[in-house]
Formats: sequence, C-alpha cells, structure tokens
Amino acid sequence: MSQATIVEVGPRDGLQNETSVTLAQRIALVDALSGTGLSQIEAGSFVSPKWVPQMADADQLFARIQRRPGVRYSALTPNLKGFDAAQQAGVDGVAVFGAASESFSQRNINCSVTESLLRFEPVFAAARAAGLPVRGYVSCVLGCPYEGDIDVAKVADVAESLYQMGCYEISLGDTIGVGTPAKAKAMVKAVAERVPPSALALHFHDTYGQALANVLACLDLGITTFDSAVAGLGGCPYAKGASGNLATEDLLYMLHGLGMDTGVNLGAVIAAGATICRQLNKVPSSKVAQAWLANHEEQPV
Ligand SMILES: CC(C)(COP(=O)([O-])OP(=O)([O-])OC[C@H]1O[C@@H](n2cnc3c(N)ncnc32)[C@H](O)[C@@H]1OP(=O)([O-])[O-])[C@@H](O)C(=O)NCCC(=O)NCCSC(=O)C[C@@](C)(O)CC(=O)[O-]
Repeated sequence: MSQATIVEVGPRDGLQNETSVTLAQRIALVDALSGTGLSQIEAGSFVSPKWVPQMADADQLFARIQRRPGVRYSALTPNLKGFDAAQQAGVDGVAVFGAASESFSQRNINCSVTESLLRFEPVFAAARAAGLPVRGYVSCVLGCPYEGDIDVAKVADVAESLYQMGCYEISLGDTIGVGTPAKAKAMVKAVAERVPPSALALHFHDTYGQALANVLACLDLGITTFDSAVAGLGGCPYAKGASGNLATEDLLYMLHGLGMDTGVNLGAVIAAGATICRQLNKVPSSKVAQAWLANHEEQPV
C-alpha cells in the first residue's frame, strides 16, 4: 500500500485568523489532533504578536501541550528572534516562510523576497547548531492577492534557494486557493526540475473548491506530502479573501479511498474538528465532516 504524509496545520494556519480563539482551546486542539495518528502538527507561530495576535503565547502553548511520542510539533519562525523563542519552548522543528510574490512578502513579513532569504540565514545556522529540522514555505505559488498570476520560474527560484539553504522539505502554498489542477501540475513540474519531488509538499487553500482536485493531479507527479487543516479552518491575515485550508478530513477520505495509508484515524480528526468548530461557533467546512455529523448522533471515533 502506498503511503502519504499529512502535515496538520490547523492549530497554526487554521487558527491564525480566528480572533476569538483562546490559548486553552488552541492547546486542546493540538492535544486532540495528536491522538489521531497524525505525525506532524504545526502547533503555532513565533511571530510578532503585534502582527498576528491570535498566535501569541506560543511558548505557553508548547509548555502545556501533552507531548506524544512519534509526533513532531513544529512552529513558524520568521527570524532569529522567533527561532530562539521556539527553541527555548522545545519545538521539534521550525518553518521559515517566504513567497514567490514581492508584494505578498512585503505585506506578510515586511521585507522583499531577497531580504527574507538573508533573514533566514541565521535561522538555518542556529537550527543546524541545535539539530532542529527546518521546513520552508513558498507562498503565492499559483497566484497572489496583490499581483495576480505568478511566474512558475519565480516559484522554482525561491523553492530552490530554500532547499539549498537547508530546508528538508519545501511546502508550496496556494495561499489564496486560485489554482486549478493543470496549473498546479505545471507549477510542480517546474519546481521538481530544481528540487527533488521527495522534498516537496503541497499546501492548498480551498477558496475556489479546487484543493482536492489539485492534490489528485499532483499525486501523479510523485508528491506524497500534503498540508491540511482540520475542519478546513484557515486563512492568512495578509491575503484578503483567502479562505480555509484543504480540510484534513476531506484529504484523508480521498487518500484512503485511493488505497493510500496515512496512519491517521479519520473519525478522530472529525471529532477534533467538531469540537473546535463548536467552540468557534462555526460549522466545519469539510464536506466529509458535515456528512458524518449529519448522519451520526454519536461522536465519531
Ligand atoms: C517577520 C516580522 C516579525 C517582521 O516585522 P518587522 O516589524 O519588520 O520586525 P522588526 O524586526 O522591525 O521588529 C518589530 C517588532 O516586532 C518584534 N519582533 C520581531 N520578530 C519577532 C518575533 N519572531 N517574535 C516576536 N516579536 C518579534 C520586535 O521585537 C519589535 O518589537 P517592538 O520593539 O516594536 O516592541 C513580522 O512581519 C511578522 O511577525 N510577520 C508574521 C506574519 C505571519 O505570521 N503571517 C502568517 C503566516 S504565513 C502564511 O500564513 C502562509 C503559509 C505559511 O501558511 C503558506 C501559504 O498558505 O501560503
């Protein structure tokens, strides 16, 4: 049976736009997700709390979650200040985040793409010294909220730079969810000429309902690592109109239906999503979760 890896970004990408979420709810979500079989959970961000207040107190989050053996708990770190705080908090891995769009880079991290790579250099050096793995994000790979279409060559340039700097994996983000399967495939093919497909992950938002179709198209290209967020939560504070991430429940249902092994219990993810959505007073945007919850009275397991 072929394997797929899911990087659960719900506690970070999923909640970074939710103004009412409490620290206790964030911690409970991480703990619920770690009991589902997920092996990688992006639990928070060590970014400026003035920029993204919803992700404040990541140090307390890492101090209070119940660590499960076999789970990698990681966090976003845009600079050395963030890395130092993350290391002190005991993260298992960090992620730097760049973009293929100059305008998005400026709005998201207040510097150009070239400057962002320079800022990441000390993060790589410190991570190497600490023995912590570094993941790299490239945002706006299929379109930018400020610039529109993005040249795939620019995506490949940034992805290759991050890979050469030391990222073990590059996650290609369709930040505003405008991609379609043909465009996604063309972009991945261009990047895969510069970065091995085994070191690529895909991070689709579902704004236009194309995320699952994009995953299916890119499975053909040998990509087997996908980011998703429980209940389809998510959005980026610096990408107006970006809706939720691909829902983990929908991704699992499709991958399992294709006969792929993820090691993740779908019912347990539905339960985790139902709980956080109840707390946020919203309905899970996952179709699979909606179907399950409409047809079952008992909690899924
Ligand atoms: C990168 C900065 C910090 C630059 O922001 P800046 O203002 O240029 O930074 P600065 O170095 O001039 O510092 C300004 C203030 O921030 C503080 N500061 C500086 N760094 C940190 C830090 N690490 N942690 C805590 N505080 C920090 C610093 O100490 C100072 O505090 P003050 O003296 O004013 O009190 C800022 O722009 C920022 O925090 N941006 C975060 C944006 C963000 O989190 N966006 C969402 C995540 S990306 C995303 O969602 C896309 C993704 C990954 O999911 C993939 C996809 O879908 O495409």
